[in-house]
Amino acid sequence: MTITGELLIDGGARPGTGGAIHAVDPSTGATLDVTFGGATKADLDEACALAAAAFGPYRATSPEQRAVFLETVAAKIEAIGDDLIVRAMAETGLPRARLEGERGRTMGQLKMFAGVLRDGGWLEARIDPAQPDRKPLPRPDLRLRNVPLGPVAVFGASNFPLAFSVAGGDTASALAAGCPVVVKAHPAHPGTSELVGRAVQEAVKACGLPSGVFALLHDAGIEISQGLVADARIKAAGFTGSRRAGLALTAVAQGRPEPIPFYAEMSSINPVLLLPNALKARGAAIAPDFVAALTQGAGQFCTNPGLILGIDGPELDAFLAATAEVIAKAPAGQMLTPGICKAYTGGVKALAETSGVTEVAHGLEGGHGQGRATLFSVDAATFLATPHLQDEVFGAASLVVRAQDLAQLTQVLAALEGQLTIAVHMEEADTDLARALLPTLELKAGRVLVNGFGTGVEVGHAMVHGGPFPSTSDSRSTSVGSLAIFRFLRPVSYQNLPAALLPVELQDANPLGIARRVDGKVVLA
Ligand SMILES: NC(=O)c1ccc[n+]([C@@H]2O[C@H](COP(=O)([O-])OP(=O)(O)OC[C@H]3O[C@@H](n4cnc5c(N)ncnc54)[C@H](O)[C@@H]3O)[C@@H](O)[C@H]2O)c1
Ligand SMILES: O=CCCC(=O)C(=O)O
Repeated sequence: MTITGELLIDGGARPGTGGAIHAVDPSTGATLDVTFGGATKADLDEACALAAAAFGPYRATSPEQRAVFLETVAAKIEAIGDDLIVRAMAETGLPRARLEGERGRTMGQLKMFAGVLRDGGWLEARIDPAQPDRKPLPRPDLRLRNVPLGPVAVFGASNFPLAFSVAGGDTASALAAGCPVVVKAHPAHPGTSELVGRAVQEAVKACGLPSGVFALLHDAGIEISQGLVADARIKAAGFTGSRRAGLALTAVAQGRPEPIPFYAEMSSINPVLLLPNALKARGAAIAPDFVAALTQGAGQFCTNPGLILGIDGPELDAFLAATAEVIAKAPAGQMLTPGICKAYTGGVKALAETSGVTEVAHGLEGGHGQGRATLFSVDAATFLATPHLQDEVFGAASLVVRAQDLAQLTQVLAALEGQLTIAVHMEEADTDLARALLPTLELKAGRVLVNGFGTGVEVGHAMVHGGPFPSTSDSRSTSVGSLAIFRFLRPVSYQNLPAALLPVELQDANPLGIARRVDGKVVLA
């Protein structure tokens, strides 16, 4: 498949004339081939108009038709073959194995949503049959199902160029819900975006869907990005990236005459809590696993363990000494873009220069555009008094907070911002303490895990990849897993509709054979 640098609109491709974008090989700084043209306001307008026109026919497709469409997207992505991996490697500096795994995860997500569509649970069909004789008042016939919100804007993330990008979780869940999608490609991997975008376009065509179901835009600045979220025809958006951009776009979404849901996944430092008995029993043994999680993908994971909490003493010292030894041998990792590398170096410098923060260890010096792992420590009182120590440093940096005692550790937990994950390392003897802390932890994070690290998100039905602010802009949802579909749906009640008007999911005969809640009880098909 050839990369042309064009915008993908209306089932075809056209050059963008709104400024030029070039991909850069982050390992050399060299500009890669193909100039990508940014969209103009006219392109944006057309993509949104087509998405709005496609919404009616697209949402009228059956769940089975959309399931086949998602499976076709997965097959078309696979059919791109090695060109996709090679281009993604060049644009992101990520290694082949990681990208091949991510491609599998992307295809798996699409297929998972196909399964979700066939199962019908996403409709949340409910029927409260009429009770005409109920006293003192008769009950009307009430039936409920979910319907899609409308066209959705998706912003591809730099750090997962496949699984969180053009056909990633946001796009898959929106398309599953019945929403057309307009993607704003991440400028760091425009070629990867185009290849995947063309695969989605081919699937749209192969499945006989309206061309406006999918569009891919590049933006040479931020005007088109902001214009996309501001466009009245866009009814929701998904985003993964920085807190700064996430908040800027959330403000656009909320400042519209018709505000819309804006699902931004932004920043999280994913605290790791080392409980006393775990530290005593195996503090040193935790070190290599921690460093592996810290340095995976040069630390460029939103689930990266950026904060370690423990009670000061010889056990914590032993953990630090073991960790320092492993970190000292850790090779530097390739950062995704020169900008992200610069931001990481700046973040590490800011930590190093913060009064009361000491560097415990750093990894090996790296080459062009690489970041080396760095571990810092600070006492809990300083941490509590220095709010910027909770800022995400995107990369392989982590801060160990030494609490004087359990009371201070609890104080630190209570002061934490919202997180995607909190990991607890514990032994059986820590169970009572862990039980006491759990109510705090579950209010702070979308996922609480034991004896592991948050990196490596499982794509499944019980996954939450979300959490309270600032980890996301809306803690009620997830961007990974089947629950993500609910971000792009809303419930509608149908009261006293004649049978001839009822949506198929709510008809008495249940022709789709789906599970429904009838008079409060789940009735399996
Ligand atoms: N927590 C995470 O998962 C995560 C992931 C990627 C990046 N980041 C953070 O973001 C930093 C920059 O990386 P990035 O380029 O991937 O993210 P970014 O937030 O700068 O960009 C994400 C998307 O938003 C757009 N954008 C940026 N600023 C905008 C604005 N003001 N208005 C409208 N659109 C805007 C960009 O063009 C891009 O498409 C990193 O150094 C890191 O701190 C965090
Ligand atoms: O960077 C954000 C997503 C992290 C993730 O999906 C993972 O850790 O697998």
